[in-house]
Amino acid sequence: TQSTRPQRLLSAVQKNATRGDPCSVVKAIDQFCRSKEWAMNVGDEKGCILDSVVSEVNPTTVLELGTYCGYSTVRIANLLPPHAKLITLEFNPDFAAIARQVIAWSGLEEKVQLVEGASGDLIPKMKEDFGVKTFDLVFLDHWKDRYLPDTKLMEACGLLRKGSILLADNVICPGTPDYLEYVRSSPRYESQYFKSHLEYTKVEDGLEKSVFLG
Ligand SMILES: C[C@H](C[C@H]1O[C@@H](n2cnc3c(N)ncnc32)[C@H](O)[C@@H]1O)NC(=O)c1cc(-c2ccc(F)cc2)cc(O)c1O
Ligand SMILES: [Mg+2]
Repeated sequence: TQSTRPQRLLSAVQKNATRGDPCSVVKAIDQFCRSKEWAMNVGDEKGCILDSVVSEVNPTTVLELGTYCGYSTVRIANLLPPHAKLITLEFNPDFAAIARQVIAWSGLEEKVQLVEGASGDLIPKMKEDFGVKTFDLVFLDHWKDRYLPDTKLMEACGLLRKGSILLADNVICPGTPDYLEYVRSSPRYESQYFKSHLEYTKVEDGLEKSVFLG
């Protein structure tokens, strides 16, 4: 039977990256996506902006919405201090299965909890089932029309505290107009746009960083 793109991406990691070396896993995926097949990872250019925000926030608890193959999961987890935790939510079981193997190859499984399911169902369970108080950083990279409802859901569930950072991918391409409008006009957020490009292309895209003011 035909392999899927995520399966081919995982094979490229297992072939070209060193077990236990997160940087080599990230490089192998970027090389695969540039030279073989485009895939919807945040990529190397926006990935550097992600890295700088993660390093600046130095979070203890991180939530990622939309794991896909685990590329940004590995980038974020690689920068976390000891005992910090990254919870990543993935709706598609096939993608989740690939991501688990990519995360394992990088050797970062101790810092990552991948949960299969829809963000809308799982966010209300974060406190009770996952022992989370609040998130220091949230990386939004799932269905683009879920960014706004899930942000409002996180507010309602008390998962954001004064100073929590929301970092959203794809705010230009594919675009998240309702989310952008909300975080840029709400008095409860201070927002900043980091202009970049759609992964592995010259198309404009960017990340929106929003601080929750409480
Ligand atoms: C949405 C996907 C990423 C993943 O998110 C999971 N997911 C979804 N909804 C939920 C949920 N509600 N809860 C948990 N997981 C969830 C899914 O299964 C995918 O694995 N990302 C994208 O579609 C995406 C697309 C593009 C893109 C840009 C230009 C083009 F011409 C074509 C595609 C670029 C990007 O950078 C993306 O990130
Ligand atoms: Mg994305």
